[in-house]
Amino acid sequence: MKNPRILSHFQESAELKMISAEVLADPIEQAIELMFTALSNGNKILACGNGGSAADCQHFAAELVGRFERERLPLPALALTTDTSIMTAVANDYSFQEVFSKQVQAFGQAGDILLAITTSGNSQGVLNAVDAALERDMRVIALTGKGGGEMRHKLTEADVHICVPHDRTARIQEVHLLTIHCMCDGIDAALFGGDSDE
Ligand SMILES: O=C(CO)[C@@H](O)[C@H](O)[C@H](O)[C@H](O)COP(=O)(O)O
Ligand SMILES: [Zn+2]
Repeated sequence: MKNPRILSHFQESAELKMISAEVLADPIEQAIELMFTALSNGNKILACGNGGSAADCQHFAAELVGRFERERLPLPALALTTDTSIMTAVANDYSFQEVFSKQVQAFGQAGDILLAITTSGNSQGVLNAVDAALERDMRVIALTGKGGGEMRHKLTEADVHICVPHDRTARIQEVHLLTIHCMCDGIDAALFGGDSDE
């Protein structure tokens, strides 16, 4: 007899992925177009989030600077979740809620993209980073869940909101990671066309 708790996680995650494919395919495609345009114009992508979403930011940046499934030149993506000196200095001297927004103010330029990941849509540090991005004419791609939270009220028509239709953080994150892989694949397909080298 298989462990029912383990089976339940897989079942719930698989069902949510199928529902999300229908609901999120269009905004994911819009996000890919936004990213490809920015990268083609010589702009970069900054990424921020907390906890598991910080890991997703680093995962995304690694697949752009390194590679996803195809050999190509490095693409400019930066996770704002890795420099402990910056983060502890800003948290200590100002507030933890500014650790991402100050980095957006330091590194972000018009035309760059902020990938803002928050499963609740309510993490203040991520919301503050969105404000900083919009103030300097960057575009925002937000990955959320739980109805989108406060993030819903931050974005403009020119931004993209990918909101996973679920209330459980772990399930939302599992769809966020699949979304990130769709983005990486979509960027490579736009650059090279066709299928991966695999
Ligand atoms: O990964 C998990 C839960 O699966 C946690 O580490 C989770 O990321 C943290 O609780 C975050 O602080 C949640 O923040 P957010 O996704 O609501 O912005
Ligand atoms: Zn997690």
